[in-house]
Amino acid sequence: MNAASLTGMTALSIGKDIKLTSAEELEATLRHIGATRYHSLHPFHKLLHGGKLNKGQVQAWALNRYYYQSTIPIKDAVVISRFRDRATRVEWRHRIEDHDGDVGSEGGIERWLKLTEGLGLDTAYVESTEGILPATRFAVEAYVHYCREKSPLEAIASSLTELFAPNLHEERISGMLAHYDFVNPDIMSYFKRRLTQAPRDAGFALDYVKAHATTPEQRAQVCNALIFKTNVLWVQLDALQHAYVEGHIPPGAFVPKEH
Ligand SMILES: O=C(O)c1cc(C(=O)O)c2c(n1)C(=O)C(=O)c1cc(C(=O)O)[nH]c1-2
Repeated sequence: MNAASLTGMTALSIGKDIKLTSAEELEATLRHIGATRYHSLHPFHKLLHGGKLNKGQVQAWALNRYYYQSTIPIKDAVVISRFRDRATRVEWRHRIEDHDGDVGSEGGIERWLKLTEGLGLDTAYVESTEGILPATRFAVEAYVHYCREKSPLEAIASSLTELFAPNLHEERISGMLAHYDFVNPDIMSYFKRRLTQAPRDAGFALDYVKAHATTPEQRAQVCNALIFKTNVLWVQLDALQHAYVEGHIPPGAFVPKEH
């Protein structure tokens, strides 16, 4: 397989003419999808990490992303519910703890709330999710539905965007600390923690799909799950860009006080 054979890839899926005949070809295609479609390439991220947004726009991003973060453990509970196989459930369940925490130990959602609080947002308002963009809600819900309705293999494959997250998190930590005086290392602790969590999770998911997608059809399904997920992430940033950079805030959505 080479780059030319990937021309059968549309915005929504790879075509039937792409036949991946080995686990290595599958991995190469997944990495190509990440390199060309991951939301690290989105213009909103370039603005965020390059210090080009004002505080209100950064608040809008963190507020909306809270909905994604707080839905991830619900999504992961759905993924677990798809498996009769105990070993897979046991492997997957630490993801829920990573986000929800445990009695007496902080999880990712609390660390995300440190970020929104540090940015000056009221925690009850953030948790209510009242101010998020409709597109954020639709995209995130689509991810949960996908994991419920598609095959267990596709449910696992849809998490593979995490393969590409650590580089983005590194860029975010250094970019935001360098450019915004309202950001400090303490409120960025969520991302620091993900730098060790995400590679473990992504490694498991990648090994899983390489071992369990044994036909060209299944390998195409895995690729299409990743494409679907890159779209889930991309449209959330499209919506932020439209509302808070271009100034078309939909009725009822968060209106920043600080510019
Ligand atoms: O900041 C990001 O760009 C980013 C992206 C992703 C991703 O690629 O899905 C995740 C996260 N962060 C993240 O923090 C996280 O916990 C996470 C879980 C998952 C997943 O699909 O199960 N993706 C992501």
